[in-house]
Amino acid sequence: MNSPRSLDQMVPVTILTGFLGAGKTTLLKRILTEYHGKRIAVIENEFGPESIDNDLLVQDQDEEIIELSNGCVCCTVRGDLMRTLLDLRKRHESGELNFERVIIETTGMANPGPVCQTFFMDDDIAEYYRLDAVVTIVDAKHGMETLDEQEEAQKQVGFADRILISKKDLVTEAEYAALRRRIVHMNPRASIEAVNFGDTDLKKIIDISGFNLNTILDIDPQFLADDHPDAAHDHDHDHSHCDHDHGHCDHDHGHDHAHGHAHDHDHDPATCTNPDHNHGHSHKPAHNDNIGAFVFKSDKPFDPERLEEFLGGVVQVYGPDLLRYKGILYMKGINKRMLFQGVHMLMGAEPGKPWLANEKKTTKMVFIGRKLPQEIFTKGLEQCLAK
Ligand SMILES: Nc1nc2c(ncn2[C@@H]2O[C@H](COP(=O)(O)OP(=O)(O)OP(=O)(O)O)[C@@H](O)[C@H]2O)c(=O)[nH]1
Repeated sequence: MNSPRSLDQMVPVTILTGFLGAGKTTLLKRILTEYHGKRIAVIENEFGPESIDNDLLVQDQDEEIIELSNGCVCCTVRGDLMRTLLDLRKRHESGELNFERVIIETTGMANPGPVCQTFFMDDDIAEYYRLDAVVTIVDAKHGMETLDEQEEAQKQVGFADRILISKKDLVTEAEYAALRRRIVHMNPRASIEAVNFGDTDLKKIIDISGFNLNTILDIDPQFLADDHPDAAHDHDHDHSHCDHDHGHCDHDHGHDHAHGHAHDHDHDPATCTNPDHNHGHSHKPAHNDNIGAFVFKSDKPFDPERLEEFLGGVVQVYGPDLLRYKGILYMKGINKRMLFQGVHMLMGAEPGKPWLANEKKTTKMVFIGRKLPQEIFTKGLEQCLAK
């Protein structure tokens, strides 16, 4: 293979997820039929005996639709995905195929985590493709129930860089608002908007740079403010009052749904005393969600060595449960902000813009994951602050 390409020469990849029937194909079909001047290779993954989506998608000379064999892209056909990406690379390099970007439509049951990791683990893939973002569609009509019952659906929300809510036409404003609130609680980092029968501008789902460290600066600083309506402090969840099992699950890559569900309903609102918790909506309590987020903020600088050691440790222990984490870090002795982000155990950091003389130096970190023990993280991070 040729030498590695620079970031802007790399082929951007969008992972499109959403639970069964959420509206992924509807959205893709719309995108592929509309003129946008972009050549897109679509990798389709269906979970079922027959391939139907392929026939539903309109194909013209601008799109290349590649179907992965049956099974789910996040587990059984992950090897297929790698082979397909490498094959696409070869055909792209030889000029046989002409495309500028790739969209992978996962099955409704897929956990986006392992799919994302594919882009960091194999060198020939990592140097050629740039994972742009995970875009997740949530069905307004069935979303609440699906999130209550399906751990994969929760992960799809937790991993998302952008969330589109479909089928708003089928619910009341109040139902839509409740779902939106719940999603914000689960993943305050992703922007959310409604999409009617897939009618969205391609720009809304591409070039999001969700995996680019620089976009950490896009974390809305207001979102971190205590008085922001969507503030993540609703998740300042005191685990000492909740009977969550904070040990991590090992079924990330599997589709044993019977096993997966065992973790869904073990939060007992009756024993949870956090006043920020809304246990009152008509569905099951929002905090039944295994996926949640919290923010760590400090105006004190981190001791770089201690922080590195701590993060290395928590990532080892909680990696399987850490879906996404990002932050802007204020480090002692470094005149630039450090940008930090990761997916599961894959963690990266790089220097960002220098701090300005009159700027208040501060750290903001967002952790999104499954049943993360916020106290352990918060206390550990506090101990990494320079004395
Ligand atoms: N009312 C309404 N229906 C929608 C909307 N978006 C999609 N649908 C319908 O929802 C159904 C499922 O949509 P699909 O696009 O096939 O969903 P999918 O996520 O690809 O489904 P799977 O491939 O089975 O996971 C179809 O009948 C769509 O027409 C919407 O905004 N409003």
